[in-house]
Amino acid sequence: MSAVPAGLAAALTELAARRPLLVASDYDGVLAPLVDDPSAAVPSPGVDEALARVAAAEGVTVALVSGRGVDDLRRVSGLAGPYRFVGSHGAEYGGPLTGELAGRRDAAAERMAPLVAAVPGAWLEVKPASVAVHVRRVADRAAAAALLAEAGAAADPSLTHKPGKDVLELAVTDADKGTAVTRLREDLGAAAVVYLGDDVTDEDAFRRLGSADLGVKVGDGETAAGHRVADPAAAVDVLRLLADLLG
Ligand SMILES: O=P(O)(O)OC[C@H]1O[C@H](O[C@H]2O[C@H](CO)[C@@H](O)[C@H](O)[C@H]2O)[C@H](O)[C@@H](O)[C@@H]1O
Repeated sequence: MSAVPAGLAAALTELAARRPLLVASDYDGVLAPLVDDPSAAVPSPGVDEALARVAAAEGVTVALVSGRGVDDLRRVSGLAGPYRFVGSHGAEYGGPLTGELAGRRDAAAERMAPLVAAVPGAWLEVKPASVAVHVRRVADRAAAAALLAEAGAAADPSLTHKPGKDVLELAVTDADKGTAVTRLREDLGAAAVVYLGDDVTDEDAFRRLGSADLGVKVGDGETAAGHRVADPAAAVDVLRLLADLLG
């Protein structure tokens, strides 16, 4: 049975007639359920097919807009359709970064490493334009919260803080998903945008949507999105319904 609320289904039906149409989605927590090991975060069953059907519609562009680096996003997702891949929260727009930000990123990693090493279960992810302090596997939840606070306080003030689910990212650019979605919209001349997201960083994108657009928050939490579904499985239902409407 479809988990698409009636109001959302009606809004999708209206929006499906608009062209050019941009359908953009976050990855972790939307197209892939959250798991302990980021390298094991694979798409939910049905995502690959639904995205391919959406992207096959005339005048429709699918974009994956992730906090992950583009190379990591491609590798972990295995998604290989005619999609726009935007990584590092928008810092990687036209493709992977070529290392120009590596110096500042490495300095941030050096600063965070001893803090992270002191908390069992915590780990540091080094990405093209940021470092991410992960605490999902920290059993002591008070210690996890304390580490995120400590990491934020210890970071170089020039870094951009991007809090997320069991993670604090410290980015060497101020790129965000809102800027990325606006840039995609302009590049494509999109008449309307659909955006699916689940986390704090997706709110930058939701806030950039206008009255002709449609934002879908996946899961709990405050949001600027106009619509909500319960979980990544329901996000697949949204994509399937959109594919049906576009077909
Ligand atoms: O913008 P997204 O595509 O949602 O990426 C955000 C971050 O996702 C990954 O971390 C999150 O998912 C992990 C796998 O499910 C989970 O273990 C972790 O707790 C989450 O924060 C990824 O590791 C980060 O680099 C992304 O920025």
